Amino acid sequence: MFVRIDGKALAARLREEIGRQVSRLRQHDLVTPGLAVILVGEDPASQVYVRNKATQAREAGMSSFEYRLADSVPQTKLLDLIERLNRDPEVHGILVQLPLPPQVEESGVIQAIDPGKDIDGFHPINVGQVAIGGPGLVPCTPLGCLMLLKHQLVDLSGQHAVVLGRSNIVGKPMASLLLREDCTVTVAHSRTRQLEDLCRQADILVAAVGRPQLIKGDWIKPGATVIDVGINRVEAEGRTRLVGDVDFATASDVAAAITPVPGGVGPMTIACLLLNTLQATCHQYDIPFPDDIVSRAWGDTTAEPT
Ligand SMILES: Nc1nc2c(c(=O)[nH]1)N[C@@H](CN(C=O)c1ccc(C(=O)N[C@@H](CCC(=O)O)C(=O)O)cc1)CN2
Repeated sequence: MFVRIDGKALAARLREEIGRQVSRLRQHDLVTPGLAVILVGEDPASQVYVRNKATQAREAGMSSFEYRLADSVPQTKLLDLIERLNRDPEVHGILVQLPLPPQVEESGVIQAIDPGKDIDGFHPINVGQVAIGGPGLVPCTPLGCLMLLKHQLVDLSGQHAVVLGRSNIVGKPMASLLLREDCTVTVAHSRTRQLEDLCRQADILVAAVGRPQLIKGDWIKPGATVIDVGINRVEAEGRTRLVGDVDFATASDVAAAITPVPGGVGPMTIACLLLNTLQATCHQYDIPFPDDIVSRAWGDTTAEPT
């Protein structure tokens, strides 16, 4: 039976549970988790994501601090702000929305964030921890993908996972997380040969290439689980529509389960950001972090059949 993996509903339940944990911290006068979001420039999609992050942080009972800087901001000014936030005791998580304008060097900005407050999990220390299977903050999109996969499949061990895309924020950390789960992992990219044949060997296919509806039904192994990370805006009949990297209509005839776009991985990215903020706060205050928070949020329910 085909399953449309409802990331929107699962993310809402996870945010509710995070909210319960935040109110527990506040009731005991321990701490109110604080999230600082920095937006440079006026990219319309980034503005929406930043607004949603701030709104959902407040809805979960966190403090939200937003900083909007001009597109032309010099790198030094951005680094000064990060340095101030690193020292601010009210701020437990910091993120700089990507992409950044060309005059700002992304890696220098990421490395300026205190690794303990790096709730995006992009700092080399957190990247290294994820790669060696150690503790640390895990990038939100791959973390959300893994949660959706575990909700769908329960045991990932021994499955052949093909990750399409090798970006630092999705493809590479996704591969590390799947290896941790004992998957056999293949990372494919624009230079990979016989891409279609490779995809057809995947029990788990994670598509993060940013190419609208590239992956058709006949690229997919029957019964595979497909996670679509793509968020592509396409023009159709005079309107802008959001589509993934997977052609949902043809893929749903073959796959056992797929995340839709919108309503799949995207909402999980922001829920995981709040989870990382809670985790970073607990760590900074030496408060035990409730590791079972996802199972508490989702209970024993299995994915809804369509
Ligand atoms: N600092 C960061 N920058 C960026 C990240 C990130 O994790 N950290 N990821 C993406 C953008 N992103 C979060 O920032 C993000 C993208 C999409 C969604 C989402 O909920 N998408 C909805 C559709 C929303 C729409 O209409 O556009 C969905 O898929 O249902 C959330 C967060 C790049 N930058």
